[in-house]
Amino acid sequence: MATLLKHSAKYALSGRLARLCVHSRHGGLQCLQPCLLPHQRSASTGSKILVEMDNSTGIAVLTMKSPPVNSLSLDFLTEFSISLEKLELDRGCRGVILTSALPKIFSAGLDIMEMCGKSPEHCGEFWKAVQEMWLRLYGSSMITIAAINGSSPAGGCLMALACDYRIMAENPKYSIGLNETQLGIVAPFWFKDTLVNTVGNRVAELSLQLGLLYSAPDALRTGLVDLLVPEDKVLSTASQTMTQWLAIPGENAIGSNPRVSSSKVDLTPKVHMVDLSHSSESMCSLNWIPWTCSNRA
Ligand SMILES: CCCCCCCC/C=C\CC(=O)SCCNC(=O)CCNC(=O)[C@H](O)C(C)(C)COP(=O)(O)OP(=O)(O)OC[C@H]1O[C@@H](n2cnc3c(N)ncnc32)[C@H](O)[C@@H]1OP(=O)(O)O
Repeated sequence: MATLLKHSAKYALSGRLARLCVHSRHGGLQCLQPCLLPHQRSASTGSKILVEMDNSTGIAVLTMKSPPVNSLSLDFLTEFSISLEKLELDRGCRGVILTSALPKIFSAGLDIMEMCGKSPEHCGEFWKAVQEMWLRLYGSSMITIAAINGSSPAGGCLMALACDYRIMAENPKYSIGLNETQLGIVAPFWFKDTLVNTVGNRVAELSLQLGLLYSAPDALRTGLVDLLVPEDKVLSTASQTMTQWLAIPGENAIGSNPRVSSSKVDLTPKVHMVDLSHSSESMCSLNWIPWTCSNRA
């Protein structure tokens, strides 16, 4: 099943990319202008994400650059999914490093303003975009490494969890975790599953019930991140780690589907979580989201 999903992810999404472009409110791909095309490197930048591809290594760096806090707005999520899909379709790209251009912040998670007093239709569209981001990242056939160079609460933590490996700056002021319950929200089950896959049942249970945000050292202790390094080494360590991972036989391994690498194990949850737009509609109409309630009061 995992192989099948990865295969379809890599080779059957071009139509979807086209749809995303059409649906993108601010022109989608049109804003992803090529700006540097020397021999082995290329870069494209949208308003919120910079993609730099090194064709000699097959490694792309996807840098979030949406001040003040890289919050996951609908526009951000759309640009993110398009960027990742373009890399997915590029046979030369084998690994993606996800990082932030902003000081102190990886991502603040879902953009709160997208959920304040919006229509059920908007909430549905937004929520689908959140799922799309997760599907693309978690289901990617490329190796994905999060270079976490700042705080990463809630949806920001989810992004990191959806990657294969997490390297965080060893700054004790930075925190990471699924803190939804602290905000009066129950984390959806696929947030939970992603956390359980990484830290195990008991740590995930405590983390979610208490909405814990872990300092960088505690995140390492619980297994939420895999490695801490000095802040100025986060990206270079991610590149070195990526090189090691890419040296592992994947596409050519005996028993593997030759067209699909083997970075993920069980993608079954994806099949079950695809369309939650109805639940997000009812969340909105029931004023279930706390900041929506206070906004409407
Ligand atoms: C259809 C809907 C379905 C809903 C289902 C929900 C299920 C999933 C639930 C939740 C997932 C989420 O991701 S919810 C978002 C949770 N995020 C947070 O709790 C983070 C909140 N922010 C912070 O903790 C801090 O801002 C920070 C640590 C990220 C940075 O701290 P710092 O001190 O450096 O900066 P400020 O706090 O002063 O913030 C600067 C600036 O950014 C704005 N901001 C911060 N976070 C968000 C955000 N998530 N969305 C939008 N805007 C954000 C903040 O308001 C400040 O703005 P101003 O300068 O204009 O005041």
